[in-house]
Amino acid sequence: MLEASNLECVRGERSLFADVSFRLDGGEMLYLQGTNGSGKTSLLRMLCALTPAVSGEILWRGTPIGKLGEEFRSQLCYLGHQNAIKEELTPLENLLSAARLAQAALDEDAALDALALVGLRGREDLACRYLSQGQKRRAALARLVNEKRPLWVLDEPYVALDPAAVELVAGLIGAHLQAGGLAVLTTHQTVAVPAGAVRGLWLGDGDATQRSR
Ligand SMILES: Nc1ncnc2c1ncn2[C@@H]1O[C@H](COP(=O)(O)OP(=O)(O)OP(=O)(O)O)[C@@H](O)[C@H]1O
Repeated sequence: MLEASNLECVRGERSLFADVSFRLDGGEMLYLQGTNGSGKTSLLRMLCALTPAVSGEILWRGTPIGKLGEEFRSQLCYLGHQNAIKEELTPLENLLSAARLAQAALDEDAALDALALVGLRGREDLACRYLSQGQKRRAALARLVNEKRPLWVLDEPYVALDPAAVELVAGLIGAHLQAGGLAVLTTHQTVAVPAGAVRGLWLGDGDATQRSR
């Protein structure tokens, strides 16, 4: 369903990686790891059509993502390294506004349930600027509770989370894979997801190596 072939990434004067190829089908996750600065975020941005590849091709269901444009973006949930939340809005307002932007049906009761699930009960009406780093991350990740789009691209989703929240997010990813979804994620932490097949991709030292488990 998602296929990358011979991707090369150049940032500034440096080639970060070349010849990166992989294929992901429904129910599979690509677990992207590598040294700091090896190009993990750059690769995720390429997969979301936010950064062009110097060479190579990315296909979604057999069609280049550049050709699909909005059709591809409507299939994609991208959570970047930075929390995509507005500090002046509350977790509830952020979640409802993200759903509106994504044209996803989410009523207030479902949003409150999602926030309770990620441990923000009692904090749903507090401006995000007053939340701790981990709580802000939870507010951003609450989007995943009701996220139905098939491709999740998550940049370091576990950063700033305590062990219980890490387990919760891994569980959401596992449920997504079990329902036939695909996920690509970077993390410096080793976290098992409870379901789905995992493919590993390592970036670093100019090489890309792949392994499956
Ligand atoms: N617009 C840019 N111009 C020049 N260099 C850039 C640009 N964007 C990123 N880089 C460089 O590309 C390299 C890879 O960055 P990237 O964020 O993809 O790495 P990463 O593997 O995600 O790192 P980390 O593990 O530290 O998060 C870094 O050395 C970074 O400075």
